[in-house]
Amino acid sequence: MITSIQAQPTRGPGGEVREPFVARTLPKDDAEKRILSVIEEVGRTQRRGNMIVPEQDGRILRVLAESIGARHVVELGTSVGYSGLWFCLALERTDGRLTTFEIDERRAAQARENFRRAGVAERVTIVLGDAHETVRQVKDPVDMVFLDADKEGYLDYLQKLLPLVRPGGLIVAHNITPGMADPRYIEAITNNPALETIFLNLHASGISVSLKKR
Ligand SMILES: C[S@@+](CC[C@H](N)C(=O)[O-])C[C@H]1O[C@@H](n2cnc3c(N)ncnc32)[C@H](O)[C@@H]1O
Repeated sequence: MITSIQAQPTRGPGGEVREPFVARTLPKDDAEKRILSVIEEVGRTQRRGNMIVPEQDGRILRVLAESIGARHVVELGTSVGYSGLWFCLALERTDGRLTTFEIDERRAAQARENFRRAGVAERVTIVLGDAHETVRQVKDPVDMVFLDADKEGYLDYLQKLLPLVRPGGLIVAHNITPGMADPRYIEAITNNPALETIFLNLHASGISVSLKKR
C-alpha cells in the first residue's frame, strides 16, 4: 500500500526549480484543533502496519464530504480511525455521523480510543466483524460511501450500498490504480449510466469518485 507520495519539484524552461504548491488544514476553532491534533499524532505514530490513507487523501475525503453536506458517511475499513477522523472534521460542520466497519478487533479498539480523544465518539459507530455481512445493518439513507477494506470486496459493497445512497451522493474508493483495483469494480462504476465517475490522484494512491446522479 502506498502511504505517502509527495508531489515532486519540476523544472521550468530555463531549468529553474518549480516547487509544488503545498496546502494544509488550518483549524478554524477548538473542535477542529482537537481533531487535527489527534489526526497528526495518529498519522505520525500509528501509520505503520495499519494501512491508513495518506494525509492528502484524508483532506480530499473531508472536502468531498463537507461539500455535499454529508450527514451520514459509511466507511468500509476503519483501521485505527485515521480517515474517519478526517470525515469527522466535515461531520462537525454538517452535524452528521459516521458508520464505519472493521474486522480487526485490535484496530477497532484503537480507533475507538482515537475517536474518544478527538472528542467525536458520539458521531461514530464502529461495527466490528466481516463487513460483507455486517453492512446489511445499514438501513438509513447514505450521503457518502468510502470503500477502503478488502479490495476484492468493493463490488459486493457497492451492490449492497448503492441502493441506500441518495441521489447526489458519492461512492468513493481507495487504491484505485491499475493492478490494485478489482477490474469488476472499475467496470461497475464506469458502465452504469446512473453514475458519473472520475479518478483522482492516479499518480499516488488512486481514488475513484462516483456521483449517483439525480
Ligand atoms: C486500508 S485499511 C483502512 C484504512 C482506513 N480507512 C484509514 O485510512 O484510516 C483496511 C482495513 O479494512 C479492514 N478489513 C479488511 N477486510 C475487511 C472485512 N471483510 N470487513 C471489515 N473490515 C475489513 C482491515 O482489517 C483494515 O483495517
